[in-house]
Formats: sequence, C-alpha cells, structure tokens
Amino acid sequence: MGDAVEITGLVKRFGSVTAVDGLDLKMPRGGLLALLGPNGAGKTTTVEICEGFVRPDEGTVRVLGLDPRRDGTALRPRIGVMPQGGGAYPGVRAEEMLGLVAACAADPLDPAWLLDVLGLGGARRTPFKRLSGGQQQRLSLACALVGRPELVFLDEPTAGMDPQARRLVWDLLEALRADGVSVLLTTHLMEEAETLADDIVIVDRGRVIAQGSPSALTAEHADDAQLRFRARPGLDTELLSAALPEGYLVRESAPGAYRVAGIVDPQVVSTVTAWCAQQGVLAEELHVGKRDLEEVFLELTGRELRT
Ligand SMILES: Nc1ncnc2c1ncn2[C@@H]1O[C@H](COP(=O)(O)OP(=O)(O)OP(=O)(O)O)[C@@H](O)[C@H]1O
Repeated sequence: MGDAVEITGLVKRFGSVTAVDGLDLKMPRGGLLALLGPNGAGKTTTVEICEGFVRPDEGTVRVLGLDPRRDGTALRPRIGVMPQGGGAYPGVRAEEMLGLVAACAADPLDPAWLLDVLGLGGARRTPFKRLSGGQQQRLSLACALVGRPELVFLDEPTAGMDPQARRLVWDLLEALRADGVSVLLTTHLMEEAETLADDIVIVDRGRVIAQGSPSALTAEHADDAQLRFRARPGLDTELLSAALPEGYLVRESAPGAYRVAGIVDPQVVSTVTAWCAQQGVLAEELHVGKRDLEEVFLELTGRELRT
C-alpha cells in the first residue's frame, strides 16, 4: 500500500505571495501527522491542495494514491474534511446538519452516537448559529468523520475549544487512529502535536524546516539545558541579557514567560535570580532542563507559535 499523502516540490503562489514554496511531505497510511507553523506559513493552502480545492502551480500531490483534482470524484468519498472555522447553514439544527452529511455517505456512522461521543448530545436540537464556537467546531469535526473516511484533513480542529472539549476530540482522534484512519491536522498547539502526532512537520514560509517524531525533534540538542521562568510581564530583557556572559540572550516569549538562550550552568542560574532580586521581582516556575517543542520552534523560526 502506498502512502496516505505524498507531496513533492509543491509550489503555490497567490499573486506576489508564495504561500507554499517547494514543500515535500509524506504520511504513511494509518499515521497521524501534525503540520505546525506560525500564521501564514502555508498550512491551510497545503491542506486545501490535498483536498482538491486549490490548484497547485508546481509539484505533485498524491492522496491515497490519487490526484486530488484529476481524480476528485473517486477521492472525495474516501476522505473527510474539516475546514478552518467550520461552517453550516445558520438555522440548521446540529442533528439535521450531521444527518444531511451522513445521507451522502454509503456507510455512515450513527450520527446520534457521534454527537454523544463529541459531547453534543445535549445540543442535538440547537440551531447551528446558537452553538458555542467550540460546539460548532465539534459539529464540523463530526461532519468530517460521519462518512467513515480512510483519511481526514483537519485544519486547526480544536481552535477555540475549552480544555474539556479538546480532550474529547483528542480521545476521538486516538480512537480513529486505533481503527487505522489516517489523520493530517494543522495546529498552533504544541501540546496537541506532542500528544497526538507520530510525526510533526514544522512549516515556515511555505517550506518544511524540521520534521520528526515529537521526541526526536526535542532530542536533537538534548544535552543543552535550557532555563525558563515566569515573572511579571515587561522585564527589561536587554538589561538582563547584558548581566549574563556574552552570547546569552533573554527573551520574553509570551507575556510573563522568559527564556534564556544559551547553555545553562550554575553561574547563569545564580545571575538570573540575583538580577530578578535586584529588580524586586520573584522569578517563579524557574525551570532548568531539556528544551521543549516550543523552544525548538522558536529557535527554528525566530517566532512564537502563538501569535
Ligand atoms: N486565496 C488567497 N489569496 C491570496 N493570498 C492567499 C490566499 N490564501 C492564502 N494566501 C496567503 O498565503 C500565505 C499562506 O496562507 P495559509 O492560510 O496557507 O497559511 P497558514 O499557515 O494556514 O496560516 P494560518 O495559521 O493563519 O491559517 C499567507 O500569506 C496568505 O495571506
């Protein structure tokens, strides 16, 4: 059996913007691959090309061995699609919407069961426009899955969900994978990629800049301990960097979250905490240890994932 998705040399331009710039990617059948990247990295465009909605300028794309545009009619019944932001007729009730989609499939899952699994049992008769954002997302996911697809494309499936709803979705995705369904998702959430994915592909400016299992991606520089801590937002990181030996750089990676780039030794830890003390600031959650995916990402792209 071939790969679920195979992309070679993919290029897509919108006027002067190159959204996808020579992207290569392979996902085996039964795999769960997470495309991770900052806003505008080209994730959605890549997924829409795989779904057959967008025509590539260069390169080849094979989805379940088929060309998404030329073989669209054969491919469509075999894939599930959850677009970013979802969407449905505003007045349609949740169960009606899912029923409509199920009616198009040869051998659909039981819509009532699927609504229950996704925690939407109580919202069955609620019109789409009155569902919360997270409920709309889950309904949209249910629509992508109800036709028992072999492969699903999920564009930021848990965006805007509370942690409890996110957990339901993660459990369902784990169950799908156990059933052999292939999943390609995009996400801004490191934790989501780390929890679910066999393979993470980090994309920036339309290109793949790193790829591997979550543990392989963080293991590359495993010996370099990293220092991070939390304190009130807005500390003068330039001043703190200047207090450290040359080559060390302190960043506020998110409001109140500080990271020290450079190899950590006892002196560095002591300088950082002493500097904080001088400023009358308590450094909380001081952590010295292996870098996490967030750090890998920051190093590779120079940008925060959550912008
Ligand atoms: N239809 C379009 N017309 C013009 N430019 C587009 C179009 N679609 C995407 N782009 C541009 O292509 C680039 C990649 O966009 P894309 O939506 O694929 O990124 P993304 O990684 O999915 O980002 P996000 O996380 O914000 O969804 C962006 O610069 C975007 O503005």
